[in-house]
Amino acid sequence: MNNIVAGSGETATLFPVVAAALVDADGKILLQRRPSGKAHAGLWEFPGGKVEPGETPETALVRELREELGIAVAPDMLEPAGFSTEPLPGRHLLLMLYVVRGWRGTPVALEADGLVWRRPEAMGDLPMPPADPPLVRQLRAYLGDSVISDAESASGTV
Ligand SMILES: Nc1nc2c([nH]c(=O)n2[C@H]2C[C@H](O)[C@@H](COP(=O)(O)OP(=O)(O)OP(=O)(O)O)O2)c(=O)[nH]1
Repeated sequence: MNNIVAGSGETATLFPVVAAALVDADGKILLQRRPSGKAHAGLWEFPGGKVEPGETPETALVRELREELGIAVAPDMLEPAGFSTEPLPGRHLLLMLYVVRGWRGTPVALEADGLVWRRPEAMGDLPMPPADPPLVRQLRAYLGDSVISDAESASGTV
């Protein structure tokens, strides 16, 4: 189970991770800072974590958001919005991003080193793990980024 054939012909174990883009009333997204002692310590990430054996991605994300932020999210509030993959030593990360526009409670950093709310187009100055920039691009497209894309079109960069 979960063994995939990598491009080189070797096999790798799939490592499923779920993450959430919590969107506030101003269109800002919550990022958290990974604590010391974990991989990618000090980098900013979308809250979430590993899908444990026996969990669905949605069950895992509801659990992670409760454990990491102390908020309650109904599974039907999770909108699949993008994914990213990255080879890791001995396994292959599959990072699935959901947009969340409603929850109960106020997010608190129960496990992270800090929280910040940022619009997706302003995330570029925050260091993130290598699998995350594709997620940010997909998130911008998913949420619709008319102001920035108009500006980029006008300047000829799109
Ligand atoms: N939550 C999250 N994980 C990410 C992101 N980007 C990224 O590469 N990852 C990677 C880092 C880790 O290898 C993996 C998540 O593992 P984790 O250790 O944080 O998971 P967890 O919360 O279940 O942690 P644990 O305490 O059970 O070890 O996914 C992201 O934006 N959000």
